[in-house]
Amino acid sequence: MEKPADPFYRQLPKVELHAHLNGSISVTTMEELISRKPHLNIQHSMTAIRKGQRRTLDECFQVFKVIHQLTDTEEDILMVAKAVIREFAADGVKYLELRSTPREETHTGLTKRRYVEMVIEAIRQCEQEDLDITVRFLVAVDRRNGPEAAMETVKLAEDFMVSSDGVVVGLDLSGDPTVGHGKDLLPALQKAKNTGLRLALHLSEVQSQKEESELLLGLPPDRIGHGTFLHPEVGGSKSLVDKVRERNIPLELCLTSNVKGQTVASYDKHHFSYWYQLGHPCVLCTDDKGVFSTELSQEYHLAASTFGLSQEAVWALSERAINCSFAPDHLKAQLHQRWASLRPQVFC
Ligand SMILES: CC(C)=CCNc1ncnc2c1ncn2[C@@H]1O[C@H](COP(=O)(O)O)[C@@H](O)[C@H]1O
Ligand SMILES: [Zn+2]
Repeated sequence: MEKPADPFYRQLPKVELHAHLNGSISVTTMEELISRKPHLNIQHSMTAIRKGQRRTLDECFQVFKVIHQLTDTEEDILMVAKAVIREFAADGVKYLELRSTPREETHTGLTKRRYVEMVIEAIRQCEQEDLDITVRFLVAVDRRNGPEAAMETVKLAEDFMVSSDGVVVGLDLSGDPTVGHGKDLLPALQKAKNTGLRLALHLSEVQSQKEESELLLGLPPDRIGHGTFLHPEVGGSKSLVDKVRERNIPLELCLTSNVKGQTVASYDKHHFSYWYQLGHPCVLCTDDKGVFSTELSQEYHLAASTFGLSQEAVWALSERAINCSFAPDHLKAQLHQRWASLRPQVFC
């Protein structure tokens, strides 16, 4: 965190729908992981991008390789997942959809199934604490690993959708957008959708993915991550925008991630303004709060100061995010009630 968030933004009840577990590890937790594995010789400067710093997309993805070395056992996954959930709760997040890529690490015996079990166990353990946050899980497919791994992950996600008592609600497609093509992953994504997993897909995160985005929008996904290059002004197309609008597919927008990853030149150039002005459902998210040294309250603050949003507009933005979640209707209704009951103390 670079500067303490204004109390309004911290107290504002928030929904976080786009948070990658290993990208969300805080400084404190990272230091704990580093001290557990001194032989790796990793410094904290290798796992986070600080204020004013930027990295190419390629360099950002190298950061995840470093972090993954630090989280390669069942205990690590359980520990980081609990810490991340507590931190989101402390930042005023009332509903969190965490996402993570099940990973096998042969040298420690970590399997993809145990990986998912550890995240679910962390969610369960946090439910026993007095945290005031509801957490759901999206199983992530890393596009770099190709169609077979994608299908394997989808099957795993389907198993847990049935056995996790509603904790696993969907599937994410992420990973380096410059690697692989979405058409190869279409069968796996279609299968997931057919079995009832909700789809949150990283789409048009980089330029020249028009063809892939057209294809994936045909599924259609239930939410879009980033969508930075969908609109014609940045090399996308009217057809892509029309599809997103006709199907009313919410966008998960991560301001700091895009600025620090250099897919967006500056905060004021962020495509939030394009979609927000259209009245399209937009949800502010952190993406990787650890890697990008941010918090969700800070992202709301940045959006408000950059685009001149009133406190009322910020409130509406955070409440509308409930409807974009993959929570069942009764939980959405409970969250709306929660917003109503918290309103007097936030606007006092
Ligand atoms: C590099 C950059 C600008 C990052 C932000 N944009 C991203 N785009 C696509 N996939 C991502 C991004 N951030 C995190 N991920 C995915 O999330 C993983 C880390 O979290 P986890 O291991 O799934 O728990 C990464 O390895 C990657 O597969
Ligand atoms: Zn992401």
